[in-house]
Amino acid sequence: MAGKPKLYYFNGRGRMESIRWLLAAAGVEFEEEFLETREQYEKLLKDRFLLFQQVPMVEIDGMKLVQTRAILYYIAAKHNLYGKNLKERAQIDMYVEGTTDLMGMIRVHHKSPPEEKEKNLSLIIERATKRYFPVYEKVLKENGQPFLLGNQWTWADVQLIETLLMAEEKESTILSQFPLLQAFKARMCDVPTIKKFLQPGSPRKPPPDEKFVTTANRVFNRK
Ligand SMILES: N[C@@H](CCC(=O)N[C@@H](CS)C(=O)NCC(=O)O)C(=O)O
Repeated sequence: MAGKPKLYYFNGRGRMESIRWLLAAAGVEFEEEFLETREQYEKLLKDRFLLFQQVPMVEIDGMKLVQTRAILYYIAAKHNLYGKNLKERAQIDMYVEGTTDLMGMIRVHHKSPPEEKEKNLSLIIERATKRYFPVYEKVLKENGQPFLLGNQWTWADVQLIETLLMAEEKESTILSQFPLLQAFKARMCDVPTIKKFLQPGSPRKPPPDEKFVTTANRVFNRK
């Protein structure tokens, strides 16, 4: 039997967090190795296969996978969370890319200098409430089903709940005009594997703090 997947990344959310979410939602236990120093990173480069010398890297099923999207596609397909046919897969891709774009904006906000934080936050709220959330609210309304593609949740739902929670950390009332997304949030948070992941002490990571950013810069600064 294959062992647990092993995740290599910093001790923060960053690009690895969606991978943690997807594995946890699929009910897969995993191990993590955190890179805290340049030596650890050099060792990882030397001992392990890092195709583009970048993390996230995940050892899974005898492979050393890099590139976040490739890792996510593999996990989603393996656990039947990537649609029943090519059309569903295309829909999932569209929904996932939308949430990925919004998450990217939120991540930039974590790292932005203090004088730009307020402006960035206004843009996140504007984009979330005018561009992205109305789409997911409309999908749920039109299909009249509990999840984006019907009555079974998929990878798209996992990314959506991750994004909703991230957005609420920035602005607690951000979902106030979206009743179906609020109900969706409650439903997804009640999925047993997700409920477990959200409990204190789970592998869910806090947002990157100053220490995380400093560590990443120190490890990878090649100037
Ligand atoms: N396209 C890659 C980008 C990975 C990436 O930029 N990783 C950063 C850490 S979040 C890294 O390893 N940077 C070091 C470097 O580029 O040398 C992915 O999505 O996984």
